[in-house]
Amino acid sequence: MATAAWPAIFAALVAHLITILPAAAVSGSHSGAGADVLPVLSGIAFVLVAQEVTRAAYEVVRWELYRRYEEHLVGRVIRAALGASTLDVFERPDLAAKTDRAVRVAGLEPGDLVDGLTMKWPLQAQGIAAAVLVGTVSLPAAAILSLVWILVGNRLQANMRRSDQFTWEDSVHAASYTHRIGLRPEWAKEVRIFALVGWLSDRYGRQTARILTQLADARKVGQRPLAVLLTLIVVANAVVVALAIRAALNGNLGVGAVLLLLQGMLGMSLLADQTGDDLIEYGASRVPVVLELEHLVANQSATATPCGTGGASGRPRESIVFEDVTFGYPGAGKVIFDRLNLEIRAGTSLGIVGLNGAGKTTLIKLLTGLEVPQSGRILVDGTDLREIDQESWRKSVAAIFQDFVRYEMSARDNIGLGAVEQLGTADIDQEIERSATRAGASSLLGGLRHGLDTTLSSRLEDGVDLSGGQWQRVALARALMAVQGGARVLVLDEPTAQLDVRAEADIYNNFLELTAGLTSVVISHRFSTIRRSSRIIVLDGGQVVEDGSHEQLLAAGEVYARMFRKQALRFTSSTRGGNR
Ligand SMILES: Nc1ncnc2c1ncn2[C@@H]1O[C@H](COP(=O)(O)OP(=O)(O)OP(=O)(O)O)[C@@H](O)[C@H]1O
Repeated sequence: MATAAWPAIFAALVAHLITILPAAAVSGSHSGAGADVLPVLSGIAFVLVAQEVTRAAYEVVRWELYRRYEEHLVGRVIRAALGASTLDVFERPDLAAKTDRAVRVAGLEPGDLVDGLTMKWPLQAQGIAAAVLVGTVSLPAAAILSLVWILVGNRLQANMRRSDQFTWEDSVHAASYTHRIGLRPEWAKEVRIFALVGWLSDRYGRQTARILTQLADARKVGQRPLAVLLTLIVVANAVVVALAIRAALNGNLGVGAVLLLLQGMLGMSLLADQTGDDLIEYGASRVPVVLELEHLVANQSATATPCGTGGASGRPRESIVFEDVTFGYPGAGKVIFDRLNLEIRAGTSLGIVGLNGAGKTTLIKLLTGLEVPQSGRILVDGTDLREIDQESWRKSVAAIFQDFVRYEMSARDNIGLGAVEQLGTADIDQEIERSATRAGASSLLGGLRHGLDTTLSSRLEDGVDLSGGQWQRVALARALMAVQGGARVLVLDEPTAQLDVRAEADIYNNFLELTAGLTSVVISHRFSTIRRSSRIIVLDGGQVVEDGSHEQLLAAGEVYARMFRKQALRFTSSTRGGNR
């Protein structure tokens, strides 16, 4: 506010100076009028210095508020999204769009709200100070001009809101997605190989043109009333200026007063200034989106999420049992498991095979508590998973999914995140190296320029990128880190899909050692991987259709045997072909 007041005080002092200067010039500096000049000049100098000091202080406060507000809002989105223990907020069609929007919105500089507020009020204060200046010369002029400027301001605000709503429209989202396809480094190969550049830029151009048309249509609505108000502004200002000139010519108004009036009239346009409102609207519009997400997550947690308190440490000691489990992804309209029954004995290794879409990954999501059955129970040593504390259960389960994360972080973090509480402890590097050795990644780590400190991303300075198979070993090492940290269940979803034959053999020659004492579940389309499991099930149509050891299933000659032979045949014929 102080920053805003200085220009008005400055204008008043200059106007006063102009009024007294002629008298001072005539009578000399020793007269009364001359002596008046000095305090006014000192006042002007003070105002100039004070203006700079308050401007600097204002910038510091503004940035601090901006940062805090942004951190607060982004933090709330992250807490809300991560606070949901199941994946519903990302996967359920009705929630996913809202989560996506809140995450996008939080990334769009919510701190603009602070910028808007810190800009709006000083500008408004300058407008009010200007109106007061005008009021000292003519109260009716100040009242009429204030009214018209405020109406113009409101109209501009309404127009701006109409335009701003497009920020959230699906059409804007779709255009920005198209734009990102072309710019994402991880998609750069495919975009070029399929020669998508021209298609993408055409699509982006069409989508942008559609948005601009929508925007222009929305803006048109408010243009006529605005034009009327602006005409009123011009007329009102012209009338006041004409009246002021007439009063000056009649000797009823001094030069200083006329200057003060003109200065004030110029400043009053700030009453309609919308720059601040624009940013406030932009920044504040994030708040309801974030509140909505928090509300959704709270509702969803209250209705769907298991919220048990039982500990899971050391479990399972006996078994994990799927008892009449029925599950379908909410909103997808399809049942994946219909009264599925399956017992996994603790300390054994289970292999799961099935065609694409049979539900293998879904089964793992249910086992890990990332999804919750619509009916039936999952029992861990006889206790319903819903009664077990989710965090505690997740510490008991180490899992790598097919789409494991490639963290753009150091090799140490990439592996150590499997047992995050151990990161930073004295012997973490030895633990990491132990997991890496078991996952067949020790020579890979040995070859890194900065050892465990090497960043695994070629996009960051001094970083390196890994091949698909090397990444897979790092992910496996991360899961084994979790095992070293106390996990009792090891879930590997396609753990060897990107490994070469030798690397796969290396890992599976040590499979018994890797899984010793653990309950392990391995999903794979590779029979060379799956056959190592002591027990194998075949999933089909949401049911276990075959169950037994590799040998038993081969002997049964049913689905498993057919799938195995097909793969073996393909492998032998391609090997023969390769040898020819
Ligand atoms: N988040 C989701 N929302 C809706 N449907 C889903 C979701 N995830 C998977 N599905 C559907 O559930 C079914 C089972 O998928 P799942 O990923 O469990 O199969 P899978 O056996 O692991 O397949 P694959 O061998 O291809 O990895 C599929 O029909 C799939 O389309």
